[in-house]
Amino acid sequence: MLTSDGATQTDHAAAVMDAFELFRKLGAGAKFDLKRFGQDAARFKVARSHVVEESSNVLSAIDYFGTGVTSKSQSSPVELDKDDGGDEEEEEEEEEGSESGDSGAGGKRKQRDEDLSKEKKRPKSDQVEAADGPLKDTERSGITWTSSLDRKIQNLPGDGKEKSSLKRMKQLHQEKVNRIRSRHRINVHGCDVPDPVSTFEELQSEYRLSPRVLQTLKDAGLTSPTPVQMQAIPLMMHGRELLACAPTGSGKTLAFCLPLLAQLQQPANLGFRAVVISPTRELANQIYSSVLQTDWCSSSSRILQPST
Ligand SMILES: Nc1ncnc2c1ncn2[C@@H]1O[C@H](COP(=O)(O)OP(=O)(O)OP(=O)(O)O)[C@@H](O)[C@H]1O
Repeated sequence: MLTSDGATQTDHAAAVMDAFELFRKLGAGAKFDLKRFGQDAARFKVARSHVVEESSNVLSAIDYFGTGVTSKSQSSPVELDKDDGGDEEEEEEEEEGSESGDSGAGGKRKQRDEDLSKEKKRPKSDQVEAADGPLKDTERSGITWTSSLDRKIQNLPGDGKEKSSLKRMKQLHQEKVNRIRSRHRINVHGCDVPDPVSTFEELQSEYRLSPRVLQTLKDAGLTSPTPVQMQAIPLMMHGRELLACAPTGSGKTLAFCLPLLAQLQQPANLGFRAVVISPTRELANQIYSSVLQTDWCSSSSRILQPST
């Protein structure tokens, strides 16, 4: 860097390039009013079309088939404001199998959106499989698609009319779910979060929770789930990973113990089948007494202490 002027200039140019690149990346999620700030967008290369044009120039200069004809002369002009288009435009592009969405920051975002919507669409055929073997689906996509209403819509053989009325139903259902969540101050982050349950009985109808477990809950005086249980239990019944945060005494222990014990079903002489790790002995004791409260498998629960 200090050896010659040429090297210093090169470094300076590289630093300026880096700054431009950094700015472009930082602005990746932002939406610019390209009509109003067109000049600025062009200067900082945030306009996707510019990047697309650049890369397509490079690619189009290649004579892939050795015919002497490059695709440069054939390529159609790139639209400037694709990102500003509405959902319909995006859907159309998806149907056409767009090839232009893979360059530039906006392109990456769009590509991600497309991937996501394709992922969502894929279970249309996988839903039946999901009902038969949810683990296989999880292994493949990392997510088990959970919404039962989605499954109904996707499996429906009927015409577009029926599907659109079901879509409307789904929308109403989502509004209802949102109301429940906001009433109980449940905030969720993540993909395809299953609906919260308002009663323990719903766990029986939706997740085939054993009637014996329900009876045990009733006997223990637990009549309805607490907010953290309303959302955490369905998630865990789907075998999803969960990070829950709720005030002390809000029923977090049962929120993870119930699905865990429900999945174990009944005591079996198979060694350790589930491990709950807690940071303190006191908390381990608290969890243990909660498990004892749900006494359908208390006899097989143990507290293990680390050897020091
Ligand atoms: N659905 C419910 N209805 C009524 N009581 C409940 C319900 N769920 C749990 N409880 C009771 O609430 C009390 C506190 O629950 P719990 O210890 O699970 O809270 P926690 O959120 O885990 O607390 P901490 O943050 O201190 O660990 C327990 O006595 C438990 O039996």
